[in-house]
Amino acid sequence: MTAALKLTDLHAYYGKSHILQGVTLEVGPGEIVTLLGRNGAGKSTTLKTAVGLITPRQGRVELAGRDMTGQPAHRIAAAGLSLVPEDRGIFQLLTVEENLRIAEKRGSPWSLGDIYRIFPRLEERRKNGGGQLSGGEQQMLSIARALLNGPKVLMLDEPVEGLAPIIVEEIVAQIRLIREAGVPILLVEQNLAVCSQLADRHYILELGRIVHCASAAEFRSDPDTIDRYLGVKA
Ligand SMILES: Nc1ncnc2c1ncn2[C@@H]1O[C@H](COP(=O)(O)OP(=O)(O)OP(=O)(O)O)[C@@H](O)[C@H]1O
Repeated sequence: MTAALKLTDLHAYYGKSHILQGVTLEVGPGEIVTLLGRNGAGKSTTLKTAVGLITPRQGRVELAGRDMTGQPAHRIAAAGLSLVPEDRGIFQLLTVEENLRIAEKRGSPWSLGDIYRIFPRLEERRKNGGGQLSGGEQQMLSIARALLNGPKVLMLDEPVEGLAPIIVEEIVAQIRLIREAGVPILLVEQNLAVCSQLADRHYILELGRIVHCASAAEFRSDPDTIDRYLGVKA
């Protein structure tokens, strides 16, 4: 079966620093896959390279079988690879609903009604300014904006970082609903409990290379590997 997203032997640099040293991973249709690794391993760089914000020196990016390597970021976004970055990128001075309206796209299977069903808080807050939202609500708004684009694959960079446990639970449930709607997800997240609750498979990145790949069950039953690569007791 054709992967929803396939990265093959990606190499990327910041200046002379060789950050990605051959990243190979794939996300299957309907899957949630995590990309784990210590700080500085290259997780965010992998996501940025996949969406064309960084041009890879070598390797290949395929979206649903279509070669997107070297395409500019706007083309890759239009083809359906959406990144929700760590810094959230919402318009602070627009209301929630305005933020959503400008993200709507003709031909997208996602309507504002679909979004409000997954994120009822956004409907409650629809007349509030983006800048008045809590951190969790901003995160929801930014995921919602990416969905309206009708992504073939959604990439989330640390969606629950710094959020209160009760909001984390809400966002975990929302990510599940998004997957149930058929959107495959590549998740970068430091919160291992969240990763274990959501993911079908896990990749571990170390110094710009994938050093381990495991199914959810293998991962849970192998705390030594988790400790070795991530330095945490699972
Ligand atoms: N704009 C940049 N210019 C130069 N080096 C950078 C830049 N952004 C990141 N780096 C370096 O690239 C490496 C990988 O960074 P990246 O942000 O991809 O790691 P990460 O795994 O996402 O870590 P974190 O969890 O800390 O965000 C790090 O050594 C980082 O210092």
